[in-house]
Amino acid sequence: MKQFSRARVDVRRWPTEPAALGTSTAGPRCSAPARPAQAANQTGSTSKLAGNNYTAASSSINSSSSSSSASSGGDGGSGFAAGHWPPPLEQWLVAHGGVVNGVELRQVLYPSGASDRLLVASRDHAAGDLLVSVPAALQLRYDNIEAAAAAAAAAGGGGLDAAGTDDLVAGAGGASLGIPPAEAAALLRLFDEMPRGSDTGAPAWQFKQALTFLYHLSRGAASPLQPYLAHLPGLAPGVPTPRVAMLMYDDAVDELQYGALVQDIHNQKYWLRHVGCQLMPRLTGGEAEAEAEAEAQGVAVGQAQGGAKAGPGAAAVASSASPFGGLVVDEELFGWAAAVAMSRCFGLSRGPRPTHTCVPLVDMANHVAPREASNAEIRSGSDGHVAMFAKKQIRAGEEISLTYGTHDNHNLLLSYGFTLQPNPYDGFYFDLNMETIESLVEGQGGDPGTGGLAAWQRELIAQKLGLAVGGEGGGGADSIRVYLSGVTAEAQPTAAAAAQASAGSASAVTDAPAAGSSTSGPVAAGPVRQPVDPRLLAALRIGTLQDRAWEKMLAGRSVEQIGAWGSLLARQQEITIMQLLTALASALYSSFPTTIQQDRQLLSSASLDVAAAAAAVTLTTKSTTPELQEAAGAAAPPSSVAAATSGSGARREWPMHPSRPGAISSAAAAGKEQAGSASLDPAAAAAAAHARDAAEAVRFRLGLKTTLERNLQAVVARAKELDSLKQVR
Ligand SMILES: C[S@@+](CC[C@H](N)C(=O)[O-])C[C@H]1O[C@@H](n2cnc3c(N)ncnc32)[C@H](O)[C@@H]1O
Repeated sequence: MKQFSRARVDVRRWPTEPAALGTSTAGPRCSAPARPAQAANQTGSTSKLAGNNYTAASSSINSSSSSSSASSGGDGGSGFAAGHWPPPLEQWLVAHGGVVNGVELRQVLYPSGASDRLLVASRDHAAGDLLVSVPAALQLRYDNIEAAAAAAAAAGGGGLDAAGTDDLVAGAGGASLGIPPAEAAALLRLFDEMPRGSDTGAPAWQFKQALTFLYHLSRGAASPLQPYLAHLPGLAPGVPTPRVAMLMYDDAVDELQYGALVQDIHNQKYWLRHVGCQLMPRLTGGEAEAEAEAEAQGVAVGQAQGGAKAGPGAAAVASSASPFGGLVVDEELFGWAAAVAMSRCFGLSRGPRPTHTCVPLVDMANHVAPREASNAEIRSGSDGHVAMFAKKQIRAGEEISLTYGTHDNHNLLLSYGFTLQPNPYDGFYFDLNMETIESLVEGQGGDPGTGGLAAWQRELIAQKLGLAVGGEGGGGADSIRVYLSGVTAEAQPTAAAAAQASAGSASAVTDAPAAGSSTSGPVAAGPVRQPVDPRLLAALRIGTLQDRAWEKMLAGRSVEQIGAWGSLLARQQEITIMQLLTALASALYSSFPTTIQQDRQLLSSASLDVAAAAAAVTLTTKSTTPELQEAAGAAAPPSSVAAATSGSGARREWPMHPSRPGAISSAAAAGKEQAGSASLDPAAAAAAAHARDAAEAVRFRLGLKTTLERNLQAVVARAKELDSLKQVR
């Protein structure tokens, strides 16, 4: 029996409808990215960014390496030399050493016009049954690239530092993917160019994984993963790229009405543009190509590109250093790759090194919450394979679902492009600092003169919450992000359980391998567990004490103990605190420009727009089935094509591309019948994406307001309960 450890579905990712970026109202496509401005200090806004900042990579790419020849798999490693293309994922996995046990992939079409795919049990399963198992070599993961480069270095061929590479070589499937060492080394150098996660200082995993997707895509038939790629959103017909928040239209982003999220989205948009518009074109030869093209047409575009200008011959240099065989990566394609990476990769935190992986078929399972609602879970083996097991009994025909994590809607939108209504993990987050606490307890505090906070209270609060006492210096934070939630009375834990759960969540967050989280920062936002964040409740309990006699006793308690929902110091004081919280939730609710009722109305009309726009896409889509596209220059695997232009001058194309869902322009497809390809009308596709963004924005803010409404109900109910107890006595 192999050693299993639990796999964690990582929260932190990002999304795409590639066309959206090009037509974003943010400005001209690929103009120089503006630094993200502070979001308007509206509802829930933050005074500073949380954990998903990136800093630019410092090193520059080594342009002296050249792309080596890849061995062509001929049939793309699919094992399906003739017949249906792409092969069904289940069959492809089994043909290559995977296990698929009573599970099938289904495509569904909703009345709204949206289509989705899901995993379904094709027979009954008992708890503990193995459903799917995928070896490391069939997974798309950046550590496979790192392993291939490290193996080459260890063999003395790659010029890389071989120290500490044993675990990578043992734990991943680089060698069996047939990745040429020089290409792995070139890709590794690109990894190093990527923006760094503010929490890890290492190149952000989302970008590394996006580059890995693009690498396999560029290899065409030479990549054994090509059949998997053909099933991905954006490339498979009828399955649009998820609209992760950074790809949303700017007007829809504004409609979210939640400063903390708006700010995170602006940050991600900034970095997407930086990499997609500046770094990638420069590093893959696109900038020089664009300049040459513009020069030929007598148009100067250098300014519009915004980045460092490439010198003469830069295209040749960049393409020789690029692992993409001369193919140019632009913002649209990078946005697609980043969105796919963010929305379907799992974080593996317990292996030899934390990493991320996209696991064919397993990544088709949808998300449900809370955790008890899902019927399957994922575990990873010490040899890098990832397996999905039944957590409970599953009946034939039932959807197989996972819980990606304890994500609030803020995280879901950033990483996956959807929200859950209702979402038991949702919370209304805002920044709490000493001034806010002072204003909340005004008139109730322990300072006999002002009714504000006495010095001892300020110090105790600062110590318990990790805040700076006077707003500056002293080692504490200026502010911490806290939540109000809609957790129901039945779900509220006891004081002891709350304290324990809170400690557990903190370690889970710090264990996360992900860079670029949306809410983790110096003080990470853990999953919502009670109606009021224990740190906020602790601050109010300390801040409304009139008697210093409590100080000593509270000093010995943890913030989770002081702020546990189920405990209290004195009944009348607790009633007062509930009143303060009622005023707080009301004030936060009133800061939204629209009401719940108005949003419900807007959502119903936005849903009609979504359905109409989806219908327009269907009507304007030209089906090219079963015609194969035999684009000139695309027939050979990328590594055999040294540059973007062939000798005859014909531009080489990406073997598959999100602008041509379902189409494959590769020799690998010869003799195979395609399942279908579609030529999308860009205007109709953009309108559909825009409509979906607008609806999701309203759905998101409606969810937040509902959370605040439930929070108010919980707080008022507790106040009444305490009051009635007081009267009985
Ligand atoms: C890991 S993939 C799951 C497979 C996906 N349904 C597909 O067809 O490729 C995650 C994506 O599925 C969709 N998704 C998953 N769970 C969802 C849910 N509960 N509601 C709406 N969309 C969901 C979102 O588009 C998300 O980005």
